[in-house]
Amino acid sequence: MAALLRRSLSSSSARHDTAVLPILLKLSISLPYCWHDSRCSSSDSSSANFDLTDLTRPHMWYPNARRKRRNVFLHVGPTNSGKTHNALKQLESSSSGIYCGPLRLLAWEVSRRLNKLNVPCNLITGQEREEIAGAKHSSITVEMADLTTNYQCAIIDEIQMVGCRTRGFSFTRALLGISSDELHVCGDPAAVPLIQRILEITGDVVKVQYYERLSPLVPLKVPLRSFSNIQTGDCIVTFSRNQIYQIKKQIENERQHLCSVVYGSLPPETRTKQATMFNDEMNEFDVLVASDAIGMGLNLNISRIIFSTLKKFDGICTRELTVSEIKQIAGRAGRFGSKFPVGEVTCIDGEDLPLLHSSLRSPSPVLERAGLFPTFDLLSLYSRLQSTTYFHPILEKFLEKAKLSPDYFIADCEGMLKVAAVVDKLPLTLHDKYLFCISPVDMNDDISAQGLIQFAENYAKKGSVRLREMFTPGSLAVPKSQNALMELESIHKVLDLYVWLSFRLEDSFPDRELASSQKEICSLLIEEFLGRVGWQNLGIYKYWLSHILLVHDELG
Ligand SMILES: Nc1ncnc2c1ncn2[C@@H]1O[C@H](COP(=O)(O)OP(=O)(O)OP(=O)(O)O)[C@@H](O)[C@H]1O
Ligand SMILES: [Mg+2]
Repeated sequence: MAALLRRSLSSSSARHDTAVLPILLKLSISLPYCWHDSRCSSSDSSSANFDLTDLTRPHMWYPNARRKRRNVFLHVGPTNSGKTHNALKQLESSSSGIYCGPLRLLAWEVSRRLNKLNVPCNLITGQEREEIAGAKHSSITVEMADLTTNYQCAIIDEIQMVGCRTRGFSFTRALLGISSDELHVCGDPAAVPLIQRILEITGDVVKVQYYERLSPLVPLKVPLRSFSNIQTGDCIVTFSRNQIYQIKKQIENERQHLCSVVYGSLPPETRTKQATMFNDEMNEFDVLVASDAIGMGLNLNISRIIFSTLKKFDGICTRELTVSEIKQIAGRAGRFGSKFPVGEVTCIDGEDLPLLHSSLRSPSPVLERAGLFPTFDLLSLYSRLQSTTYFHPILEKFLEKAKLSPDYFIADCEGMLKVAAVVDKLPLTLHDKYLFCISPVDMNDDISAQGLIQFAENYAKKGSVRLREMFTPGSLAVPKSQNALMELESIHKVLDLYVWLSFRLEDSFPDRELASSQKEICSLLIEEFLGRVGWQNLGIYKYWLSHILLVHDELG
């Protein structure tokens, strides 16, 4: 267990990625984490003026993968076309392997699938470690990809995420860095030219396999207009949390349906439970109200996707959904093998139909560039050259100076810079600061940001962060209002952050078990709230309704 954790954790922070040897030779600096690779050093050390901010050859950061001539299979096609399924078939029959997905829910789904098939499979995400005895396979979130192990088979799912401004670089890292004989890459055809260009220089053998949708997706000509037209199996998509609860309430007020909800800030365990309740035919929660958190790879029993809007706030501004976002979300309807083999898609408002229809007809725009982010090794060396351990100016300056090839863009580091400004005030090492910066904190959420600040301050002051000093177990209660619910979601995020830190600074964050159990309680209380918001007395109401109708019939 310990060995596995050490391996995945060291790889997760990407400390060992870079071919630092040439730089070390030039600068006569030694770092404890560097590895030596003759192929990298001989090619790169020939450069007379090595420029740390030159990121034009990121494939050379990964000597392990470069030692192999990988067979790369691109499984591309529309949603629900069997891409992931076919890649997983290869993984299941391999002697060792790894699945890298964009979401914890997908990683869970895959580890469950493999274990059910008697292929022991670990589950490793930023906040979970489930090690299965004798496992040669792991299902992970892409940030956790271990680039030091050799696999027979690896999968990177939803590869179009390389274009994501914040997380794209982790997909690029996995794509360039996983050391595997076979690499199966699944996703949107829009990513093919970019992936081919990126891998051209690596010497890998790339084959493209195109897929067709396994079940039809029918764009409806009429909008929904009113929630009284909602049917079992419908999923209403909207992008604000408030809207989700308003729509749930409106639908439940009609007294015909109960709604499960899925959105980004719900704890992942709660999201899974809500999705499972909706998928279960025997359950009364037969309608789903969700954000685009359902947009990737999940298999849900949705018959009809109904967009309540085609606009969303993306953290910077309110904008129209892109063609690929619309297709990705719409594609959740009518999953192959589900009880709704034909999917339908429409909007609430008739004005949105032309955009919906044209988007579904259009190919997704071709991806131009993949995300990139300097490794810790590079940033660390750069800080020595700048003679400072202030992380904010180092990162800002590095990003400003960074030189890239046209196939890449530098990741959006706004969130990291916000954290850097906070941790720079504390007496921490550069690596500690870096860890806090890459942690999954939501700096736009006040409680979450406060949690990080307290953790960092206590860690800097005392070297040890005890959860009980900041949080009283037993103080959590079922929320009574939307505001209290939001607060509980934020507390869950803080506890989640504690668990994340506890895997990386084990001795200083010793209360992982307590944090995990309190996280679980948060999820249960949130679920309890979601159940109470729902129309509780559906069974009684149905009985009452049928009784009234019967009496009415008898009265003739
Ligand atoms: N050959 C097959 N036999 C049985 N079930 C299949 C087969 N191919 C796909 N499926 C099932 O169809 C559903 C959709 O497949 P899959 O998840 O692989 O689609 P996808 O193309 O990866 O979709 P997305 O782009 O949404 O991730 C899944 O439930 C999967 O198990
Ligand atoms: Mg898939």
